[in-house]
Amino acid sequence: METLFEPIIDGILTKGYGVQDDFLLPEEVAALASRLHSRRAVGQFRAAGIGNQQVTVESQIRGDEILWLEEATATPDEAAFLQRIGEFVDYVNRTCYLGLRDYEFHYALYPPGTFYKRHLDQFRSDSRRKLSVICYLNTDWQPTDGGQLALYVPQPGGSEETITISPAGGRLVCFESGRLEHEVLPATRERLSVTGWLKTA
Ligand SMILES: O=C(O)CCC(=O)C(=O)O
Ligand SMILES: [Fe+2]
Repeated sequence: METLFEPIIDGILTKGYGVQDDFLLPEEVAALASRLHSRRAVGQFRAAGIGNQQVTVESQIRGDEILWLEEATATPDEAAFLQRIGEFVDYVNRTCYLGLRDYEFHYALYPPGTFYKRHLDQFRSDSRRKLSVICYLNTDWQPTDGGQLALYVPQPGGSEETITISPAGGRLVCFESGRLEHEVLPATRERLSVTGWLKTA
């Protein structure tokens, strides 16, 4: 596992974000995607909101539907995912002294044409979110499908570099929640992920 985790942290420290392909195996991606679909089919998903105090649904800002994962109701494949995240948290705490204590994750489904405009993941009123983690659950994603994650990486001297990352199944992206602005571009097909935050107490 360490071999999966180290390049992620290395990427964050050297360029502001980490990307790790095959964080999840194809069979794990398929199991979580199928679980996502079955949970959505029974009405467990909700339109995602904005803010953490008065949450409002703003489809001009974000168009995804989400479901929070809970340890208590997790299926074995979901529990295995959360356990892998827990191991990543332990690794980060051993190597970076961020003092992570907790994590929260939700499934996200972006229907075709939906997006999430440029934003920062930290709430003004709550700075416990330290690292943002996104893991994609899409099979055979093509460049023409769109749906890239755009990262706006500040450069020395004040300029900014835009990095675009395709939401390929099994790929994990991680960055500092309070630092890196980012955006989800619209896709021509359904776009699936499990997204979360590693938090301090
Ligand atoms: O799905 C992605 O690539 C990013 C999602 C995101 O920015 C968020 O949920 O805050
Ligand atoms: Fe975000």
